[in-house]
Amino acid sequence: MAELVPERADLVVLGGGSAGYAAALRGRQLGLEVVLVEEDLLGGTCLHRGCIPTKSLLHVAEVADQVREAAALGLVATVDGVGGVDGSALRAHRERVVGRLHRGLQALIAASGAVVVPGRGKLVAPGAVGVGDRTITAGNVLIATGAEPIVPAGVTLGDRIVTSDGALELPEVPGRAVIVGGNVIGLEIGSAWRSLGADVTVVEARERVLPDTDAALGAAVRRAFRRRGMVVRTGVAVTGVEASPTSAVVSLGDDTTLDADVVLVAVGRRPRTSALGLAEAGVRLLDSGHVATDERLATSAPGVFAGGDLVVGPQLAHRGFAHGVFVAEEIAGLAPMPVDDALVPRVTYGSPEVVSVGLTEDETRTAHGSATATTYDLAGNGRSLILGTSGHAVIVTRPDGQIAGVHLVGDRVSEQAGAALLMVAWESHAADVAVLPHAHPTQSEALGEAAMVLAGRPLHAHS
Ligand SMILES: Cc1cc2nc3c(=O)[nH]c(=O)nc-3n(C[C@H](O)[C@H](O)[C@H](O)COP(=O)(O)OP(=O)(O)OC[C@H]3O[C@@H](n4cnc5c(N)ncnc54)[C@H](O)[C@@H]3O)c2cc1C
Ligand SMILES: NC(=O)c1ccc[n+]([C@@H]2O[C@H](COP(=O)([O-])OP(=O)(O)OC[C@H]3O[C@@H](n4cnc5c(N)ncnc54)[C@H](O)[C@@H]3O)[C@@H](O)[C@H]2O)c1
Repeated sequence: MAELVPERADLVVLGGGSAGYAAALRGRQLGLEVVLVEEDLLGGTCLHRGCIPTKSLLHVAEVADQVREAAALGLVATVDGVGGVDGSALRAHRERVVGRLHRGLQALIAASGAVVVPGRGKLVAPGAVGVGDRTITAGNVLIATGAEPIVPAGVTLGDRIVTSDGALELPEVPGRAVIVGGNVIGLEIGSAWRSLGADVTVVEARERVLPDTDAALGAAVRRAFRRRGMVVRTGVAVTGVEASPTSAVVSLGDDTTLDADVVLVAVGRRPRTSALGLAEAGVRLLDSGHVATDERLATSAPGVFAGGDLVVGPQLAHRGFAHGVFVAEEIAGLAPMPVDDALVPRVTYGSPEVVSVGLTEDETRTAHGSATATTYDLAGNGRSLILGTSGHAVIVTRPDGQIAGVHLVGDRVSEQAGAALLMVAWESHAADVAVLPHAHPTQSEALGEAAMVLAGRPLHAHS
């Protein structure tokens, strides 16, 4: 491979995850010579250890729930409920999905003409990247090495104490699981494990689960989890986790303990910025380890950009894609619009799902002086009743009537994230949405109905 490595490129990208490969693809479309340095597998966390494998697990979990509910819906099954989970078949399903997407991505990158250099890269100087004994000089460099799970001091990972990486490798679903951290990763994997038969306890140090989203969304998730037989403890921190050959013991700040077969540590992900030569090359890092950038993703070193999870903000694959595209266009001189974190949709998967785009009611009030919010209960939405889900949709408007935020909770509402994004990003007013005929029966009608209420012309809602 070494002889194929060019000595010079317009753009060298360090890391072939969501941000890095998007920059490579867009850079090639714009005629840049691109080198992509990746030490592991193209696709990064999202494809191999994140978005895709976890949603594959959650799909199996949803099927298990449906089988369990089948009798109540009038289906006479020969086996009553879910008899068990075949760990290897479950894994095979996930690997089929990931493998197919991985092959597709490799083909896309190859067809683009970007040169992929396998190995660990390092910034040698602002315009130079080292890989093994080679140095590639570059007009511009994008640092996109992502993030990794935080493991608190004193916690030793093993068969019984895992992060999301280890959770996906478990041979079987744990019998009793304790989840440390009640935010996105904890809730998604906890939800899947519950559906697949585990006894699940979630422990969140802050006052509520999903602490960074609208309070009503977290409260709805908590109620749904309780109905599903899960235990949710909030306002108490985990202070220690110890494993023995037969179990794991979790110590809490209120001096109680919990026993588990497996403990999932989901307390956040830290940027992977050490040992990359960044500080030495003049790239300023924040105390948190994130790379300091301006809104155009430029670092303190000339010609060096950063994108994806190592830039402060929501750690999401679609934000990474947007960063990568932005940096390629910036280098090509297209003067693109900076990526606005406020418009990055946030979705938590599981049962129920949560969608949040734009500002909450409180945030709108702070930013614009006042806010109007309408909540439409999914109890009035035919499709949601058919699917057997509860939940709600909220539209928040500013004083001038423009929609500032859209938030939903309920099974399958992730599919409404696109509509929510357009309503906020295209600066719609509730009256614009209220006149549009939303397809019946769909969950999208909940957004149309909420807009109708805000526009003063409710249909399936009490005025
Ligand atoms: C369990 C889990 C579930 C998730 N689910 C979702 C979801 O549903 N939706 C969503 O939007 N986001 C999700 N995320 C977050 C998403 O995976 C990340 O936001 C996204 O992968 C970030 O992209 P990135 O390019 O910044 O980094 P990464 O995808 O982490 O890519 C960085 C790449 O850099 C490589 N690398 C690191 N150092 C070097 C080096 N020195 N030299 C060469 N290569 C290097 C790594 O091998 C890696 O391939 C999830 C994350 C996890 C952990
Ligand atoms: N669907 C998605 O888009 C998706 C899915 C998974 C992950 N992700 C991304 O991955 C990143 C990491 O997710 P995460 O959930 O691990 O981290 P997070 O930082 O979002 O949340 C960690 C949670 O752990 C809690 N916590 C920390 N220490 C604790 C302790 N000692 N005891 C109890 N609780 C404690 C925190 O209060 C916080 O709520 C997120 O930024 C998220 O955006 C996204």
